[in-house]
Amino acid sequence: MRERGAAIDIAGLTKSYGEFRAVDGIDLMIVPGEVVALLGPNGAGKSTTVDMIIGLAEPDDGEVRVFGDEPHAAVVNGTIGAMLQNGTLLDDATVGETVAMIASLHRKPVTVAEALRRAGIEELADRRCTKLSGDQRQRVRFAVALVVNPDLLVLDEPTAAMDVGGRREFWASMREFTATGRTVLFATHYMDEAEEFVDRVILMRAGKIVADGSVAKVREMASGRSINAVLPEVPVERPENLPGVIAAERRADRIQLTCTDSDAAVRALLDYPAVHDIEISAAGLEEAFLTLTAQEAAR
Ligand SMILES: Nc1ncnc2c1ncn2[C@@H]1O[C@H](COP(=O)(O)OP(=O)(O)OP(=O)(O)O)[C@@H](O)[C@H]1O
Repeated sequence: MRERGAAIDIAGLTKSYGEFRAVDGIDLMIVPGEVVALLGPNGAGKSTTVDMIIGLAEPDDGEVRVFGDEPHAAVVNGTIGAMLQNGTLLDDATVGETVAMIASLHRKPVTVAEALRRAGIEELADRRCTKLSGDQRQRVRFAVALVVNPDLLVLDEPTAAMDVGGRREFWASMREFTATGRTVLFATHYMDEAEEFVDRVILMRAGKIVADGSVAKVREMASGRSINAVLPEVPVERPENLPGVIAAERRADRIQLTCTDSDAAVRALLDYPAVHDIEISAAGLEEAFLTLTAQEAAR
């Protein structure tokens, strides 16, 4: 059943390039007012997911709704403002003309001056797009996304071309936008951006969502261990309530537990005589997190 009033509602979303499944059956609901980071290493499927949310790519399977609409309709009616990593700008136009042109295509835009102010680039209004630095081009893309006055802002690696100062200013502008209760989803490689800014982190790896929650919860899941065991008579009522366990999944006779304290969880499991074939492994998330942390350190 579709959730009424969801800002983004995604069910079974799948997209392959040839044989390669870039997005592999994602379900996701984001409510109005949430600020969410889509985090993951290179190739995790973040951009492909974002492209399907903003109607730039067609899913092979599954559905996306944005405030109840198809993505394309949501873009056309100005519900979505999107900022793409490499969105092209019109080289012959000035920044002001570029933003004005996008505004003219929408029904409820803010003024060009207001969009430039919010993006922190008022002084660039008369500059030709060919004369912009990488950092400035990103901010113009941000102004283009803001001028449509969207309820949902979707950003793919918004700060990729920015230096430290540029990133700080960018997030300050963004805080102003979210303070008005609007919804933001942005893809990033950078843990620290997620940490400072968001209510919720969705961690993707290999086309799947592997963790979803507050930054603290996702960190905890990433550093934990998982337990896989056979429990034929399913005697554990709610395995996620076992000590040291934060999430549980059951498939036929097997249970998979994500743990913050695997020792405590194993001790509790051994109270159940039917349990056998207990395996403990480093949680799969660890690798994804290590990759992200390494990228952070390399910046
Ligand atoms: N047009 C395409 N044709 C073939 N493969 C593609 C195409 N676009 C993306 N892919 C592949 O799909 C996978 C997911 O890519 P995607 O860009 O969605 O990941 P990502 O998480 O955004 O990564 P990045 O952070 O590097 O942008 C990658 O392995 C990528 O090489």
